[in-house]
Amino acid sequence: MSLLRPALISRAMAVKSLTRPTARLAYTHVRALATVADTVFPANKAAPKPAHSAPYQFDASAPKATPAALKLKSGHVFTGTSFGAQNSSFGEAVFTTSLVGYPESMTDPSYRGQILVFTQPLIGNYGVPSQEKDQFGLLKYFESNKIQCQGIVVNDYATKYSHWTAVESLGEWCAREGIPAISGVDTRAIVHLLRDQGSTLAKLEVGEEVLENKEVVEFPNPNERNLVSEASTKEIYELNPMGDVKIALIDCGVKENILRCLVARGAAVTVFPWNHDFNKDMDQFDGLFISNGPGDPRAAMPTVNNLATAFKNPNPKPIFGICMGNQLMGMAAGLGVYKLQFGNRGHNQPAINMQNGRCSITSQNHGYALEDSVLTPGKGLNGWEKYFVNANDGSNEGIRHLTKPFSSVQFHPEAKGGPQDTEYLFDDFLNLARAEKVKMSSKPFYTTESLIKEVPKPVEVVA
Ligand SMILES: NC(=O)CC[C@H](N)C(=O)O
Repeated sequence: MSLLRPALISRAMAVKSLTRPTARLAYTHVRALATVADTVFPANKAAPKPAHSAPYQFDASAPKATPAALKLKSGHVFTGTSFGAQNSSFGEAVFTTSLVGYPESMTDPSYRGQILVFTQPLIGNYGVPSQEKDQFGLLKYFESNKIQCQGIVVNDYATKYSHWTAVESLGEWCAREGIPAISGVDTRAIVHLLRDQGSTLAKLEVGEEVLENKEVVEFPNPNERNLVSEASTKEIYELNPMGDVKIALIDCGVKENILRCLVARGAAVTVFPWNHDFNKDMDQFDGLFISNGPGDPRAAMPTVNNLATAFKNPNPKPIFGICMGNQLMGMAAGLGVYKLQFGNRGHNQPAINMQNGRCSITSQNHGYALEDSVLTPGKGLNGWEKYFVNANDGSNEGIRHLTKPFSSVQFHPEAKGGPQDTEYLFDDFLNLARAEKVKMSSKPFYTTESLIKEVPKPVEVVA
């Protein structure tokens, strides 16, 4: 249902936006290019006809924009105009059905290595906000301090923008950060291709020569790099140190709003690099959090091994994971992981809680999923059971342990911008961590010696 609905909305909006005068102007040049080029790309079947052919007239007075082309490894070429950086880039072409939140999506480290195709046809209309920070020192409007995706593909770039937080246009931001952007392409046709053949390697080319330059010999695969290591912090740092409950967070490419969801609820958060062995530090913390992150989870085996050790701890601390965190926890629990045909990316993915049958609409951004078929009801694996399941495709949306305080979800409860329906999971996790703290402080585990060490030294008074 949720896949269908945005498709219908998008189509209606596309028709609307195409009839606007600004859209017509933006398209004139594009359509002229498209006649030359909806084209041949070698080693290739013929490119598909666009799903629609709009009646655009070539307007010789239209301003001439730099041509751009999205070239898929399968051989399909989509031509349009550039509105970002004047350089080309490579990545895995993926699509998102989110209607809003392009600044957040583009700065989400989980999109690292990917060329992002928006199904929402009109993009850029509210510009790009500032790097303003909140009271915790976290970016208010972005999920990290730079654009993380390799490029963006939109149907209709809004050349005029308006919003009270906007400081620049989407095109200016992309140009400043060296990220190519293409508009005027039939994103519905691209999405059809990506759904049929799966997320595909691609090149986003910019420049006058893109139409002659038909051959792309190499398509580097970002998933062959260790994207988690690229996105993770190199230094350990602390947020809200006076918080009442201490959380160790393993940063696989953490989003600002995950950190905010923890510290705003009173947690003191220490952020560690992805491969840090937290097992040796866990007596200083009340809970462990495993973040989201880009690329193939199999690149983060050190984290999986550290988690497998943590699961064996006879006095386990609460552990919660999001997205990449879910995949890594599942792998540590003994589950397999596989690449989805085209992934789930958008703000409208239905996830069913297997405990109470309730369905929440969630934000998602992943290309991999846990293979959870062994987690049949009443017969889990090593005490693990399914927590959430995707109502569209049945893929795994989370796991939880039956007796230990471990759980994780594939969707994003911290979603920005929304929906916020599952943010309560942060409360659940921190409640467990607080309960753990109370339990530990009432446990007579210390020796007299350790008590003595804790007595502060008398202050020397200098006469
Ligand atoms: N948002 C995430 O953490 C994404 C996880 C992983 N990179 C995937 O694509 O499946």
